[in-house]
Amino acid sequence: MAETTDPKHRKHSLGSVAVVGAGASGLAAAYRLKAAGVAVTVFETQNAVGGKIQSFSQNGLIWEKGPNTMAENDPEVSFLIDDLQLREQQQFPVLQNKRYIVRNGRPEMLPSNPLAILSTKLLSAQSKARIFLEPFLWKRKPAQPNDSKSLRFCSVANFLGRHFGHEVVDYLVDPFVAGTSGADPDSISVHHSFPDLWALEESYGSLIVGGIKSGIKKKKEAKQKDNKIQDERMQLAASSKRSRGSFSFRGGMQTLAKALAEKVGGESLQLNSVVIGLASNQQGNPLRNNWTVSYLKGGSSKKEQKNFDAVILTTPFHEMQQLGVMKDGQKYPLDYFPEVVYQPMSVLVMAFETDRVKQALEGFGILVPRKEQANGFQTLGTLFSSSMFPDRAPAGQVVFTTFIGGSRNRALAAAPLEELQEVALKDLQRLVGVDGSPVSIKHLYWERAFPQYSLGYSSFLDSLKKMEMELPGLLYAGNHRGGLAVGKALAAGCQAGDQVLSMLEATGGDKIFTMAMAEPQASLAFC
Ligand SMILES: Cc1cc2nc3c(=O)[nH]c(=O)nc-3n(C[C@H](O)[C@H](O)[C@H](O)COP(=O)(O)OP(=O)(O)OC[C@H]3O[C@@H](n4cnc5c(N)ncnc54)[C@H](O)[C@@H]3O)c2cc1C
Ligand SMILES: C=Cc1c2[nH]c(c1C)Cc1[nH]c(c(CCC(=O)O)c1C)Cc1[nH]c(c(C)c1CCC(=O)O)Cc1[nH]c(c(C)c1C=C)C2
Repeated sequence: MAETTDPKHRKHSLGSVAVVGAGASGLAAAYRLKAAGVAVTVFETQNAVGGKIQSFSQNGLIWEKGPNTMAENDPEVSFLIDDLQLREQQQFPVLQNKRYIVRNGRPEMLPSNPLAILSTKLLSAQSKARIFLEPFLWKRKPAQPNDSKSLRFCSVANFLGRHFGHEVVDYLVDPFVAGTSGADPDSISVHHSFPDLWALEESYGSLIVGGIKSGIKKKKEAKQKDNKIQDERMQLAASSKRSRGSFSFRGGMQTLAKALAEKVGGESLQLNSVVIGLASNQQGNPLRNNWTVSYLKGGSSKKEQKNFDAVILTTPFHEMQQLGVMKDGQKYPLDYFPEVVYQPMSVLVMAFETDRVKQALEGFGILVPRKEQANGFQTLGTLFSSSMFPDRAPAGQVVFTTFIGGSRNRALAAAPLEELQEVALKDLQRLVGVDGSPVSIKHLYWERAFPQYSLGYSSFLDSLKKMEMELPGLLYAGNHRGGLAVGKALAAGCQAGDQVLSMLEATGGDKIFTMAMAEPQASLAFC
């Protein structure tokens, strides 16, 4: 029997919202809503928060099964870190600009500035010249019928190949794409995966000219913005965080998820709760108490139900498809969505005695281009975990986190641990001189680690829009839109929270809204 949300109980609340999933995006949405005075309930299948964010700790080793670092490119992320008072907990990897790419079987340092391109062994003299001459040599894509649509089928390889040539795609772009999505540059859409690059070409033609001009413009704008920030502490944070790159938190990425969960907290967080159905009744006042969420709690097969004004979905699409969705008593099938391709991935964390690693490299890690498979490599890349975060390894041990699978080796991602260990050891032996067996090993297989923003991904995004239009009060905020990064998931969650707030405001919550916002919420401007 559905438990009706009695308006009397909403007296001090702007409304009631269900958030499905307690990953980065769901927690951020819930945090945003709760801070604004909304009664929020987060349903999470697992007995833990964080979703893909999963940090573990044992005998002096701290390791990640999911993301190892995140970036602060979105204002929502900055505001969350400040608001959660996590600045002190932020941990920046040591020498993070030292990154390597394999060429001809050997690690070569990735150029970290334009001058370093001249001396890198990653590229031939011809490719280096082509980079510097890109403003004059880049080729426009031949015009196509129905152009604006067909351009959205343009792959990253095709797009960057036209600007910089094939060697740059093979030895810079391909490893970058593998190291940020597990995919390959021929299969992903530049429009959806790198919207900033796409926009640069649209505005400036040349990416080099566009990069320089837009960089200057952004710096000017940022300076003007910084000058407007009165608070000295905020000014310091705003300028320092832009230059310091990717980061984690003391104790690992889970520190972020836990901090969010603590604030959302208590009854608002329903762990061990699998949402199995969503039913909307669009009669009466739209967006008022007309969503019924059905869920199973604590492994029980007894269905429970609760009513809400709106629902924010953050589950991966393949799990969204498992939900029974109803509209006005009729089944609402999600069969108009196109298929989403996911990259499978195995993550192997291996710790070795220090004297078993003969040529340890300092820095962030190493990526293996697809072409180097011809030289016998099978891994996608390895993070130098104990070099990045020395306090996360037991004394006298060196720790590596190796990624295996992705689009180039889907079957291998699912191989048994012994086989994966053999593959990882073979590559690490050649790249960093590992000799012998690890003292400890952790493994996680992600069957669907990353959704792929494929060529023609617009049709998936259009389907999401259609669903949101046809089911008012239902919003999607997961990583299938807007980017895979943790920061993008947080931003998407905050933005969905804001959208729901506007909806609630527009549908009768005005008086209550004024009450809820009476207290100053200055630093919550974004999230
Ligand atoms: C191996 C790996 C490495 C990564 N490395 C990085 C990195 O270094 N930097 C970076 O920025 N990003 C990285 N990412 C990507 C990033 O972690 C994710 O894109 C992001 O965390 C996704 O957050 P989300 O909230 O959208 O989804 P998720 O984290 O997937 O959360 C969705 C939640 O919904 C829950 N759920 C699903 N179905 C239901 C249901 N029916 N009822 C209730 N709950 C449900 C799930 O249990 C899950 O907790 C990595 C990802 C992986 C897998
Ligand atoms: C080798 C495979 C992978 C490694 N990490 C990931 C994979 C698939 C997952 C991943 N890493 C990052 C992201 C966020 C992407 C984004 O859109 O920002 C994801 C999904 C962060 C990241 N990792 C690398 C880069 C260049 C970035 C972007 C942020 C930054 O510059 O720090 C490179 C990289 N990834 C891996 C290694 C070993 C490596 C470089 C040496 C592992």
